[in-house]
Amino acid sequence: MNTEQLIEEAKAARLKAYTPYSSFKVGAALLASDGRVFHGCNVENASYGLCNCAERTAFFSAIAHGYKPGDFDKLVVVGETDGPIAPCGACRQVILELGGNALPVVLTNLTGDVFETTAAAQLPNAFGGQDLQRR
Ligand SMILES: O=c1ccn([C@H]2C[C@H](O)[C@@H](CO)O2)c(=O)[nH]1
Ligand SMILES: [Zn+2]
Repeated sequence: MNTEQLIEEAKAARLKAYTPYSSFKVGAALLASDGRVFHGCNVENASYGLCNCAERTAFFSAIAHGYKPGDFDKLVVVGETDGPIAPCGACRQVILELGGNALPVVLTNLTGDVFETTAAAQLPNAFGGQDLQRR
């Protein structure tokens, strides 16, 4: 599946977002190496800190379906931002660990602005599993 198609998948996922508090809907489409696509939307909660972003929903869905870190070829995220959406810090951490350094990440919005980056570029000097090895 190409990037244009993945953007359409992310836009469709975005419409499923549960956002009674922010009304800010975000969608994600995560392409696995075998061609399967996992979708994510943000899911909010009255206890605001429990809100889960679209990016993490997509990765957690893939993991719950048996996929492993490194099984992914591309992540596309779409939000209703002025420019391309910028994932939050929590999502950058999860994208890096489950997607791997080189994972292509395509950030876009409803008006067609696109920023193509990678998981590692989105989180310089990241904390990771390697930092736990010296305990
Ligand atoms: O990249 C982002 C940024 C924000 N949100 C969600 C979290 C919350 O539900 C709402 C406002 O922050 O948007 C995402 O899902 N992804
Ligand atoms: Zn996030």
